[in-house]
Amino acid sequence: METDMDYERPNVETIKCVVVGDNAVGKTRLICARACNTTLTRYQLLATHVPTVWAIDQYRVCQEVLERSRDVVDEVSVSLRLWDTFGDHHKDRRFAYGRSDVVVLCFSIANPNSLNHVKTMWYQEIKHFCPRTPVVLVGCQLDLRYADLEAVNRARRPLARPIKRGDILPPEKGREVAKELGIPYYETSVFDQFGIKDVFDNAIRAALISRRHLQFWKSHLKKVQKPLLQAPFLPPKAPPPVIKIPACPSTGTNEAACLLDNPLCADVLFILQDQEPIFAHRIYLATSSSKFYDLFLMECEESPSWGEGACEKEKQSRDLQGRTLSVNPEEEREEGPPGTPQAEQWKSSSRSLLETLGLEAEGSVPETTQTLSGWSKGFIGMHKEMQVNPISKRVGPVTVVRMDSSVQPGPFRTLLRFLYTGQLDEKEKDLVGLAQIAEVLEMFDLRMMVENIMNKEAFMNQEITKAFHVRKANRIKECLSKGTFSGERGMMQSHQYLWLYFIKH
Ligand SMILES: Nc1nc2c(ncn2[C@@H]2O[C@H](COP(=O)(O)OP(=O)(O)OP(=O)(O)O)[C@@H](O)[C@H]2O)c(=O)[nH]1
Repeated sequence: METDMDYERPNVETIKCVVVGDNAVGKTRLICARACNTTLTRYQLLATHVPTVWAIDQYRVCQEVLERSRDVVDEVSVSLRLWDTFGDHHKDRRFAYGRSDVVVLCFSIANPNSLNHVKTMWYQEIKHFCPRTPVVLVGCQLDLRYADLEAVNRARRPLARPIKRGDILPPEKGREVAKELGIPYYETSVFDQFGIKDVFDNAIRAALISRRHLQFWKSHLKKVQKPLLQAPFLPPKAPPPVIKIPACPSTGTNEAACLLDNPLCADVLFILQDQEPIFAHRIYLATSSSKFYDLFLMECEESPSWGEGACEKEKQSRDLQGRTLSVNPEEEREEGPPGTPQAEQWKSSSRSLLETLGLEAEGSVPETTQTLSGWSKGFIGMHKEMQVNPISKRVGPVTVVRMDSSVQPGPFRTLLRFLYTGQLDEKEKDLVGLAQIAEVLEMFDLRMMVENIMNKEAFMNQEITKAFHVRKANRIKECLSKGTFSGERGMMQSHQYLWLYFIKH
């Protein structure tokens, strides 16, 4: 046990600081934060309140507490002795007040009554028992001003009165009362470890100044300042905003496949059987199949002239974009060929817009058409057109690829789905048609998958799918590093999907 020598040490000012205030405003926690350096989690803080008084004996029995009582304020060595008290109004605290050097008067910023009692009860009691002792007003539990009160109430003891938002006092309320009483004002949070040093350093200052008046011969007190103003509390940073990336409309298959059914940012339009439109994304096709890679590369190389004229038309069409939104697909539906509702909508809205713009109408052969029949089986030709995207309603350049009559819409859709996902459904009905089209378009991995299913060896397709993704990832890397297919605006859009794919795989 340590003998408390501070009272006898020369030039060490021992200061008795009495802490008072209503029940449960946070007196004991504040004292412990200074005397014992206890840091508690919010849960510990909220879940435990035992009406207690921190024993002054701690300075005698605990070496650490004694050491922490020592401090230097304005070049004066001090030993701060904190006295905890009961919050019940009717309790007799005269023993605590006796020979006090400063009183720290606490209320809770989440309990307006505790602030009312500062004026109506506490200040009067202090002035009654120790009229000349300086007083410091402290608003405790400052963190509750910024806390999620619902969570706080849930964590509090079951019988504790819930804290309402309307209970929370702004700093001005505390300052007003302090001003009225002519005493300094501070705010603290044990949870945020804020203001604890401010309160006790300035309580020490108040005590030392009062002592200097009485003991004017103590020259080492001459540098003591009046209690200082407290720097404002900086509320904790708001949590970063939750950024929600809009989900791709899901059709039950994976996200890549659903892009086929909802052709957002599509930049390729296949025309099958002279009438059936199917929309797709060049970057998906080019990175999953050498055939399409060559096709679109050829387009880039052979029609650089598309750039200027198209850009001009694109500009015009962007000016007219507002109009596209008012296009009613229902009005023209009966004119169009049968197809998916998306396709119908795309066709009718595109046609009326293109007419308005005086651009190439569907069906007419544009000047820039590239003939593909000599290049590969299955293809007729390819050209560029401005089209309205049925999902985004934006106008943009689209590569229209006409396929010959050997390409049937059903198997072709399945083939495209494979190019987007690398997968083939074992229950696919038209395996023969799919095998034919895979053969025609030289998609040999797809051809192999079909054969595996026919031979009841579909389990082997997993390996093909894996290899497909590796190949695709490599091609994506290559395209990104060389900037292949990224020169035009429409292509840039489809690159967004490429990134999505890349991140996923
Ligand atoms: N959120 C928050 N809660 C606090 C803070 N300080 C104290 N509390 C909580 O307030 C309640 C009362 O704290 P005490 O320090 O025991 O209050 P007291 O004024 O000593 O109470 P009595 O002993 O009854 O007079 C406890 O549940 C503490 O956890 C604080 O800074 N922030």
